[in-house]
Amino acid sequence: MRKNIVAGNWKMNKNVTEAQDLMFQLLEYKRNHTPNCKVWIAPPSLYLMMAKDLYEQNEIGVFSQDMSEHESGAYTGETSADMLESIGVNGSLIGHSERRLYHGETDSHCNRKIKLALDKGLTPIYCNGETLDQRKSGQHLEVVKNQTEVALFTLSADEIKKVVIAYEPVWAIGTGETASPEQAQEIHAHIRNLIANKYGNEVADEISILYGGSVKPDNAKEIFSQPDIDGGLIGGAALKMADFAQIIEGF
Ligand SMILES: O=C[C@H](O)COP(=O)(O)O
Repeated sequence: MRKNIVAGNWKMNKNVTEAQDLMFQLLEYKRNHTPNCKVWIAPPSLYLMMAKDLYEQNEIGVFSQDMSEHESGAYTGETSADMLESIGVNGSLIGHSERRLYHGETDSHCNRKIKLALDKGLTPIYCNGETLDQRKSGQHLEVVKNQTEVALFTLSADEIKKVVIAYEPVWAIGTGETASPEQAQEIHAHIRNLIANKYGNEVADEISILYGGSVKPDNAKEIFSQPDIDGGLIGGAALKMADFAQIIEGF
């Protein structure tokens, strides 16, 4: 059964005092509201334990923004799936476009990370999406198809059901430019069809596909109302509780 999810990716923002402040605001919000969607956050890794301690009883999912493609060993600066699992983190973003752009991540890396995450019982949020040039040259459907196949299609049906996908057109991330609800719906339906063709409708209907890219309080409701859009991966607007709350209330 597809879940509705609003996930906030804090990226590399907020010092510890600011992070604690925002975490408390979210906790307070959650105590006083019953959202019609799951609420997840992906704070900087330094603050994951703090978030887990705070949210233990409050059904707020805590995710890392990335994890290593290696199990353990001499990989300075990396965080393993085992480490994340050992502190009770729920899962990890994998393949965010900023990881692809600044750290050379590919869908093959994503595939390895997704398998390691699943082996540890973590939920991978696999991110994909086309660049502006790829969209302009009409390659977006093919690009997303290739990304999805390489990153996900070595998984078994039982494994892929546990993955959450976030379609994030690179040209819409942090730019203020959003894909129209119709443009987003087209790709979401495309991804779901690809999965249905490979694994069957029942599996495709289990998978939540989120949209990310300049989701704001004033466009969230319309985006979330599309039939194949199951929520959002929110960047900038997750950094202010008032905005994040309005987006959550888009459901
Ligand atoms: O992970 C979140 C996405 O990159 C979207 O970021 P944005 O809402 O700031 O455009």
